[in-house]
Amino acid sequence: ESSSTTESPEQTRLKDAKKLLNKINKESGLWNNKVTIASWNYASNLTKENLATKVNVSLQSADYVKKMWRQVAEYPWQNLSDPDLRRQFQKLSVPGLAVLPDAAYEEHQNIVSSMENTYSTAKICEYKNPNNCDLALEPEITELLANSQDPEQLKYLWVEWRKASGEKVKSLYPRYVELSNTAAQLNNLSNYAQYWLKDYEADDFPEQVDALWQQLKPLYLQLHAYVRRQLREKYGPEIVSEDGPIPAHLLGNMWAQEWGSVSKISVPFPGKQIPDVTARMVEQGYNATRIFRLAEEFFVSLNLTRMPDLFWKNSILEKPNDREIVCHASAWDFYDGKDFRIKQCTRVTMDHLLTAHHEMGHIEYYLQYKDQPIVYREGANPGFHEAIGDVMALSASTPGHFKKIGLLDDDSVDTEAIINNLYVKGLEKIAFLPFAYAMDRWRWSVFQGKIKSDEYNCRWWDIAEEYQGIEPPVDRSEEDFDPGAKYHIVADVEYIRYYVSFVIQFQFHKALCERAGQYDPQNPKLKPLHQCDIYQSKDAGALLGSMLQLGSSKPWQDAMELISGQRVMDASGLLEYFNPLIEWLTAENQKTNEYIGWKPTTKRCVKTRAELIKSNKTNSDCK
Ligand SMILES: CC(=O)N[C@@H](CC(=O)O)C(=O)NC[C@H](CC1(C(=O)N[C@@H](Cc2ccc(O)cc2)C(=O)O)CCCC1)C(=O)O
Ligand SMILES: [Zn+2]
Repeated sequence: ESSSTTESPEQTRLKDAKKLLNKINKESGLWNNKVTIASWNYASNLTKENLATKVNVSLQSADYVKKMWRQVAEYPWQNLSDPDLRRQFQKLSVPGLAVLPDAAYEEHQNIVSSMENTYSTAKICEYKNPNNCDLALEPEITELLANSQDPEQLKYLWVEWRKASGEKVKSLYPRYVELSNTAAQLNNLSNYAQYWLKDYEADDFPEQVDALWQQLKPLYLQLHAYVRRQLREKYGPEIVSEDGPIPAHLLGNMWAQEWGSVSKISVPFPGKQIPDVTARMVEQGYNATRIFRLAEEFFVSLNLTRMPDLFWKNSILEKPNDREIVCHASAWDFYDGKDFRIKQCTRVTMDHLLTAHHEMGHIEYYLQYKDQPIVYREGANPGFHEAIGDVMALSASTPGHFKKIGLLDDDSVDTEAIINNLYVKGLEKIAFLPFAYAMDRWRWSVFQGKIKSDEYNCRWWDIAEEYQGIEPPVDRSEEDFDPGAKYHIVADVEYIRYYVSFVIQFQFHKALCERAGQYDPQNPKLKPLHQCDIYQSKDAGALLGSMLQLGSSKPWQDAMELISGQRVMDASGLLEYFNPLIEWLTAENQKTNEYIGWKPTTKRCVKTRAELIKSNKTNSDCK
């Protein structure tokens, strides 16, 4: 139509650009809503029909995305004078897997759904009881692995889970890699690793990640040496060596990613309290809803947004007993500004109380950025999204806070209690770092073609040994596919986000504690960082909310600067939080003259199981 005389050509272009973006924003919001509903219906009722519907809807959505993508490609947006419009177009120009040709996209969807279904419905038989073969990962196998102290039973569970999950999807993975890389190339990125890394808006991001690891590794080595000693004392030197990697099945977690379950046999001062409030929660009749109401109350105390009524109506907070669902907890944004849900097979434990805070952190982020354009309804980077709930949990799980809500009587802060508390936290937060790094070190190499499909498993164990200092309980071969025993590998979910989160959540915690007036490095009269609780601080909530509202409308460095004053990820918050523990562990390991680090494993990883049987036979012959 005719433009008014006062309008300059550039103003006309900006107006046209905004009109196009508004149209795309409305359409993609509707399509995202349809796809999310179909995904939710499948994840909460794993039937063939729901899978077919999900694939069908995502194919229709992909048709729209391809059309939109072509429209954006033909539109001269690169030289628009408004940086925000350029940023929106830039994001629209890299739409992801949906630009694969329909057949390839459908194949990718079916492979990932099939791998995730195998994982979510995998069952194993009970140890020494082949009559009961109904053990699922959640809750049965998870609880057995956390509580058993029988090394043979632990080995059995560890091996059987991998047979029932990873091994079953081994043959699908190479094709998944190939299709993912094809999609990346259609998005003008060299491979799927680059496609994942684009969200961190830094060419040297892998180097930033490695620099943080170099800074944090010494802390991990001290924890590793201390835990190995405790496990050796428990299980004997035949099973746990003095200077080798730790056998992965003894660490209380299927993937050795968090070691909290070994706190009961290894806490530095056994007489002192360990802040495990599970028993009190059960005693006080906690149920799933009450756990989530407690988490919500924390966010509301900061003057952040409470869960909408629809959240309580639509969420699934307990494992249903009439159907198969994906029990791996998750938070969902339905992109209509109203419908936000959590699906969690909640158990009444401290771990699940913390998980509830984690999931609700996602919902709070969705709520805070719900008025942003669709392309900006993401975390500043994926690590930001993972950090929010954990930041709340850092305050909500202090002994002081547990006492405040009646879940702990003794919140004494003498040195020994502090070391115990930091030790339990360290088993969860410090042990996790090398696992998270290893997860995507392996996948980046796979997508970059540096790890071939005939060496997937042995290279996985090389990386696990290098970063985590763990070894499999039994020899492995390329007939196994141990990466496929972990949800995020089979569900096509990037993982370095969690490594980033576990560093920046302490950076955020420190900044919010300072803003809440709870902590000041210069003022020793205030509490140490690990005792800070930002509960009811409207100032901290306002600062956090202002960062969350940005979504991904600004580079994450701007969001980081807004909340912490820095433009980089910085491990000093984590090191400060754990400082008393680092000192104690270092002194303790010196006292016991512990070997820090690990020598190469004696466990083998070979091409075929036959090689293992043959060589084991020859060994037994020579015994
Ligand atoms: C629709 C959708 O998929 N939505 C996303 C959210 C979004 O992207 O908007 C989502 O819900 N993802 C699920 C995932 C679940 C959990 C997870 O997988 N955790 C990691 C690592 C870890 C461990 C301890 C910890 O304290 C924090 C993280 C693991 O278990 O290995 C399991 C319980 C905790 C978080 C999650 O919430 O991140
Ligand atoms: Zn998360």
